[in-house]
Amino acid sequence: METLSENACFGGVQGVYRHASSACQCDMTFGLFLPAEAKDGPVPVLWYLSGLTCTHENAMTKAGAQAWAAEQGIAVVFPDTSPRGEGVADHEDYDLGQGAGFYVNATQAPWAPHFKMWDYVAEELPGFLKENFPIDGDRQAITGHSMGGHGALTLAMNLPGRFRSVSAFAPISNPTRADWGRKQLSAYLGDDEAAWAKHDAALLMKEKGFDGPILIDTGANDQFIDLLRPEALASAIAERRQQATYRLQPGYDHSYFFVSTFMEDHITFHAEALYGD
Ligand SMILES: N[C@@H](CCC(=O)N[C@@H](CSC=O)C(=O)NCC(=O)O)C(=O)O
Repeated sequence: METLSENACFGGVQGVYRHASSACQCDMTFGLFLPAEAKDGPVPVLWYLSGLTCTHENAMTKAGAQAWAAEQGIAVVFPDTSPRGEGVADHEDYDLGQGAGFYVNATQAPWAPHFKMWDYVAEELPGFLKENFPIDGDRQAITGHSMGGHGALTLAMNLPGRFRSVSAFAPISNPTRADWGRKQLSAYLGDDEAAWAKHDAALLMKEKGFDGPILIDTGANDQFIDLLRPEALASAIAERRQQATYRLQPGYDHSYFFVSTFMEDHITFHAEALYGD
């Protein structure tokens, strides 16, 4: 592992690290905020999965998570959104290829050799963090924005028992029925839509739900709201009678001004689950 930077931040440390990923077959960079409490032993961790076009850096510098995480004594990890590098496939569109891994394991050419973001976030990075940092693997929660909200919800529902709580900011909610989804799922997973279902939060909600609390915020003025399809997830939540708070925030768009506005609520929400019994 290479330490790219470490900065004092709200009494803790905001670090950026690079390591060789066997899942993605390339070097991967991630951000990790450790609160002051991490000096004394393992702390709970909140995963923050970012959206299209992001690296580990966007949320780390724009979401305002560290102040609230420091208050709660929680670590926050900011993974990258895709494999990267010269030998890694890419596409001219901003929503496919590097910066747009969609948190799936690609099976199709030219993506399959490197685009294994599901394995990276679900398996490899958690193991790597546990080995190298004071992280309590029994107290994990997950959140994310847009494509990252999709990743957070699908990981939480597919890995029962892993996360105590899940939240999302403007998540892509029904990707099998929207252009933010169909394009990427067909490119990465192929045309058999049966393989897409485990990556659709609204379908997963109908099929299995989540054994814990959920908080979702979406801006009512989100410029991408038709691509996000919040109504599909909200109706699946209602149908299932899932424990959840789903808020449409008047006036807010899709930007990090929206994310940072509600970050305190989300971290407080996760802290209750992480410090509960
Ligand atoms: N390039 C497009 C849209 C890019 C965009 O808005 N990306 C969002 C996530 S969208 C869903 O996953 C984002 O987080 N951008 C990074 C940031 O720092 O704001 C366009 O420009 O319209």
